[in-house]
Amino acid sequence: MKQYHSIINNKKIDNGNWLEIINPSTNQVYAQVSALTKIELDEAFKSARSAFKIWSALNVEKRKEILVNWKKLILLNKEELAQILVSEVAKSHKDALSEIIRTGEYIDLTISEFENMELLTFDNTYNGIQENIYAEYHRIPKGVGVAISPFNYPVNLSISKLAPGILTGNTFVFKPATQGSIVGIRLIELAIEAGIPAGVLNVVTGKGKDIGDDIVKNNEIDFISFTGSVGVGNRIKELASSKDLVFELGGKDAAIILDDHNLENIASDIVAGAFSYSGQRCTAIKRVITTNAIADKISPLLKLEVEKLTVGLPTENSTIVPLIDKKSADYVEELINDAIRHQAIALTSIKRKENLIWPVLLDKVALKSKVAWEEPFGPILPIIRVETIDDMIKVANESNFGLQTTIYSKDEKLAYELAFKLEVGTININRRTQRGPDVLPFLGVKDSGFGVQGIKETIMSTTRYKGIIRKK
Ligand SMILES: NC(=O)C1=CN([C@@H]2O[C@H](COP(=O)(O)OP(=O)(O)OC[C@H]3O[C@@H](n4cnc5c(N)ncnc54)[C@H](OP(=O)(O)O)[C@@H]3O)[C@@H](O)[C@H]2O)C=CC1
Ligand SMILES: O=C(O)[C@H](O)COP(=O)(O)O
Repeated sequence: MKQYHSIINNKKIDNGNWLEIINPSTNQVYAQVSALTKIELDEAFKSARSAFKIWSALNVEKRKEILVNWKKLILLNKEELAQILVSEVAKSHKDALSEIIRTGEYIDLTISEFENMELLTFDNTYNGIQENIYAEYHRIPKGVGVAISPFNYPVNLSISKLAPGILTGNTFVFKPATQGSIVGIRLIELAIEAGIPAGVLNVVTGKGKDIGDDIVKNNEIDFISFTGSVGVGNRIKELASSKDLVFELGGKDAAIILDDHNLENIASDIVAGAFSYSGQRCTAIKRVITTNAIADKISPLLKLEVEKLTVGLPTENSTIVPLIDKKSADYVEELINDAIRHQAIALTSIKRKENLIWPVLLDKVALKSKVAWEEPFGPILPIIRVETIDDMIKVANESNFGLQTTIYSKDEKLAYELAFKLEVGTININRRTQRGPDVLPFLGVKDSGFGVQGIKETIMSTTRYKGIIRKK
């Protein structure tokens, strides 16, 4: 059995405790990763704290050079990393590769955004300043960060926290999702190969429910960046020693269809948005809200598109792949059954084999069914029928989540006006919900999170101002 070690202070940890990583496609043990205890976790924070002094003082050009080397090594090893994603999180091989390539681009963009950031300056000609002074405000690193990432984008959502943070001079204790730990460890091994000094990036593994509290309660923490579920986010908020938090949580992104223009294209866009990686994306379209008349027209088109989806193994590059674990598949099945009990009509066949759930399109979903409100993180798309455009906005806003919404309409002016009525971080007009392009700010409101991710925003959230003012 292959074993992967947590890394603290650039050293492999072997405390004799191991955690099994299950391949979601086979439900068999695939490998083992270290299962750390509080002793090692405290050690990781100590290392990050002492490395901070040296790393933050290092010339930024040197930090940039190491980041570029890291990117090159990630891309050079993309095939191996993709194979790990296939086995560890059942991501299709092609999606795994594109996640890794996107991550390389993310690092490039991080460097260029950082280079383009201007020093904030004021002088006596500035409005409101009467004294004869010159003031400059630098961005300096906050210190020791905790990065906690989810299973669904284990490469991209880890690097998007770590790369801007280390470029600006911070150090990290990085906790990848258990399913996602192997690739997390490999990323840090590659960082070491790229020249990262000891203690700058420490990867700690173990079940979140066992080690999470000890991580977030540690007193060395200056800031936390977390992506994951609302429940875990709430716990971290309650326990964390630092209240400097950026949270990206769940979503219940709606596709609102205002009129019957271009429905064939809309159907294909919605299905791509809802079902890629079996719907295991925070930005997946998780409900369609429209009128009866439009629903009558679009539901057969959606059905046709859903029936084209390939279902199978990640090694076969299927779009619909086994869900991350049996518990997640059970939950999706429960949501389907509950919707049917509430008179929803399944337009596609309902089928399951272990963690693999065939894509399900549910029409006439009642508002009292769970799937109208809860996040399945699986391949189900509910169609909710309402009477008017006002009803569409009302139902969309009744969700506890507020990540993204998409409005499809030939009337872009109306869509633009409605965008301001929707309680979400981002509205897409005539394009499916999605995080990219990565240079854009990415944020959720309500239960979908707080703080903003994105390249520039992560540079900002991992740094603070330091002002220097002198008399002229
Ligand atoms: N808005 C956004 O940007 C995104 C949101 N998400 C959301 O993430 C969820 C799916 O990801 P999933 O990985 O299942 O989410 P989880 O919330 O289960 O886990 C996220 C991370 O938190 C860790 N964790 C678990 N318990 C604790 C704890 N008590 N203290 C500290 N850390 C803990 C997990 O470790 P372990 O795996 O060991 O339990 C994992 O690393 C969905 O709700 C999805 O919407 C996902 C991607 C993007
Ligand atoms: O974790 C997620 O679900 C991602 O942040 C979504 O990214 P995508 O919209 O680019 O797939």
